[in-house]
Amino acid sequence: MDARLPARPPRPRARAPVRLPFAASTATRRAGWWCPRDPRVDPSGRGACAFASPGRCPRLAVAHLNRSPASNLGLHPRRPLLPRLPAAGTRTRVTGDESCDGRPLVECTGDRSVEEQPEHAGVEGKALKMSSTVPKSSNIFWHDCPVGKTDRQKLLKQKGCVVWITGLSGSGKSTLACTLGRELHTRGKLAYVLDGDNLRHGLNKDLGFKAEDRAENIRRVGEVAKLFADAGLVCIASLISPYRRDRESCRALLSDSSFIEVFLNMSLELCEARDPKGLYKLARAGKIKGFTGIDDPYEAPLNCEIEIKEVDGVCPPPAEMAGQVVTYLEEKGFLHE
Ligand SMILES: Nc1ncnc2c1ncn2[C@@H]1O[C@H](COP(=O)(O)OS(=O)(=O)O)[C@@H](OP(=O)(O)O)[C@H]1O
Ligand SMILES: Nc1ncnc2c1ncn2[C@@H]1O[C@H](COP(=O)(O)OP(=O)(O)O)[C@@H](O)[C@H]1O
Repeated sequence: MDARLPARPPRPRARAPVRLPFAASTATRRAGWWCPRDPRVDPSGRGACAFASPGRCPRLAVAHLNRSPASNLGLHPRRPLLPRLPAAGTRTRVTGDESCDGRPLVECTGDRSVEEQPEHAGVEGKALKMSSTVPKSSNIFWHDCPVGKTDRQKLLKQKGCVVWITGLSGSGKSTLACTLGRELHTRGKLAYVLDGDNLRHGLNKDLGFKAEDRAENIRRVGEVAKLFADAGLVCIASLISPYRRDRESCRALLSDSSFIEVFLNMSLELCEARDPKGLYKLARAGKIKGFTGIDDPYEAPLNCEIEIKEVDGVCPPPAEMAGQVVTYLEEKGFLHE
């Protein structure tokens, strides 16, 4: 060897790809492998999008492809969801546990695009960013416990589920949640309320109201709600949850029948007239930016289980609204073993 030549650094050894840590679907099988810092994917070791051709897979779109790849990249077996992906013909791949801004990186080599899934295009004109739920470590395992959901449901004589209440600020979400919680309690059923406003004092106190913060807010509450349902409780989540895609992601966490979406379909006029916290007034005065219904969108559900509407500008009383939900839970067997 010529001594004047600098020694060539040893080539990084390619690690064998490991299988994606979520349920396989056609898309999963097609799209691939999870290769933490796989030098074939990421020779820089910095989490760059090595395979992407710039025009088709802009780095930002990659680094900020942001929810669970299982749901966002069309990998979820039941409800494929896609955010703003690169053009059709490219393919997707999760490349590792690091990215340019600390988020797991998704390699765009996929073959589906937003255009092919218009119902999942997200909020018009807004590129939603969400924190990924890709585990940061590959060395994690699921540990099963001997007492399961069925045992807990037997004990409680009820079935775990999530009642997800969505609607504008002031539409009556908290009122319905509390009335329903009280009604179930009276009937000897264990329920727990996860209220958006309340959770923002603790679990979600680091989040604001930008689209990506709202998405992360909903994602966290969805995961917590799922745990409560698994514990056998009727979990009542009341959040504006303005974006359809985020609510659908929560739905996808549960078996189809145990996610009960309740839409409080009250007009903006009614909510604004109520304005119990004076927030609409502030939003109209431009003192709050990005207020839902004023200068931030609310996407009404397309297929919710229960819709509660005002009639001629009048909203049904809280007990009636709660009664409607209780009847549904009764009929679907959630209030029995
Ligand atoms: N910009 C903006 N937009 C909407 N709402 C705002 C905003 N800023 C503060 N608030 C107050 O926050 C409450 C909504 O919190 P959520 O966690 O339910 O919101 S979201 O689901 O993440 O959109 C909401 O409570 P509710 O009125 O009970 O809905 C408001 O009190
Ligand atoms: N069914 C209802 N009928 C009349 N007023 C209601 C009803 N539900 C809620 N309200 C009133 O509307 C206001 C907003 O209700 P709230 O539950 O705080 O809404 P949200 O949680 O959606 O912001 C409160 O002043 C509440 O008392």
